Amino acid sequence: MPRSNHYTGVADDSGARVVPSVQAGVLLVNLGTPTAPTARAVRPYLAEFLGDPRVIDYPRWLWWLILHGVILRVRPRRSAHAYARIWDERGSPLRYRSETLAAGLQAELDRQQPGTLRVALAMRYGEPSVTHAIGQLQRDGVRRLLVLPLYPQYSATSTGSVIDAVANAFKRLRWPPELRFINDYHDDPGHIEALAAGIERWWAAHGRGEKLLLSFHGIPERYVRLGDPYADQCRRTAQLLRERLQLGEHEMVVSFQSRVGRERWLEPYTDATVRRLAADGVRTLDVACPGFAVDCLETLEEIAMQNRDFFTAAGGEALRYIPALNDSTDQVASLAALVRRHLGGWPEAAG
Ligand SMILES: C=CC1=C(C)c2cc3[nH]c(cc4nc(cc5[nH]c(cc1n2)c(C)c5CCC(=O)O)C(CCC(=O)O)=C4C)c(C)c3C=C
Ligand SMILES: [Fe+2]
Ligand SMILES: [Fe+2]
Repeated sequence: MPRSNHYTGVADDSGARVVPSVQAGVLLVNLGTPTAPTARAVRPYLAEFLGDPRVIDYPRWLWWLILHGVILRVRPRRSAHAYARIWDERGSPLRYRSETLAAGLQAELDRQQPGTLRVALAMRYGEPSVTHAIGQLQRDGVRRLLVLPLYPQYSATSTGSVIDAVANAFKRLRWPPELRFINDYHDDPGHIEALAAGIERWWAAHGRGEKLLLSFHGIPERYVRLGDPYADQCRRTAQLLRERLQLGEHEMVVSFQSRVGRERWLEPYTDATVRRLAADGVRTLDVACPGFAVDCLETLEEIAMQNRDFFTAAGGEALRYIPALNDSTDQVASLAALVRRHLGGWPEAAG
């Protein structure tokens, strides 16, 4: 049995160095999710998430007092209630759908070129941590690492925070692997094609609503003014998708969801938009969320339940949520092509 540790690399039982067949690793990173839909399990998850200065950049001591003194006394119970609505026998959708996507990507890369690329999954908050996953890849013999955060659009609050986590993990390694990072894939033609094909397939099965709303996760508007490219990348994804679907300007609407706190976030807000569309006479509204690689609380509860209720309460008949790409062959194929392209120049790129 080969044995290894972070510092010595890989050795066999006689101490001789062995060259493992797997040399490159692909680390998928998603946000993370609580371990159970209970206030007790949600609290440490929110503490880690909302304590990240990339997510909330207020002065540390002031924010620590507000977070621990106020927010973590109230929000865990509310969030747990929302999580309970989407939790099923497999657990948190974000977790198990990220896992099946990672398994699908591994199978596809193996099919193209057996045994040369190792896919692992990490969560930015909670488990398995980025540090744990990188340590495991290194023990498996990985000497070149490609990191792919499952966020098509770059934001300092999401992708930037994954960069921090990888940097922190590398600080603990005596001999870190060579590193590459996919910062975003918001305009990748394969990704746009996968999104369009997913929406078209859903329309073929369910018919087409009167309008298509694309809802992206929001961030504070101030972050964009400070240089975060997120809003531009969301709008670019939306424009490319509209062109590919051959929709007129008025057939598609873009909005931003999930505002937290008192600051202005990116507008228009999704909840106000669905109410306005209902008031304007739209009866069937289709909603897709191209910023989420897999379905999670934000799509299954906030869009498909909360915003559906806002829409019908305002006079609409049906808000129909079009699922994320999840582990579909379209998404697996587009991510596999993206990975292959970013491996360019490494021996594992062939295949
Ligand atoms: C308060 C600040 C927040 C910022 C900024 C933010 C940006 C951001 N988030 C995602 C993706 C996801 N967020 C999810 C849940 C979630 N997000 C926030 C807050 C901010 N997000 C909170 C407090 C929560 C927890 C739930 C709640 O209490 O409302 C999730 C879902 C996780 C799951 O378990 O299913 C995702 C995914 C992105 C992409 C992003 C910036 C672009
Ligand atoms: Fe979020
Ligand atoms: Fe939300």
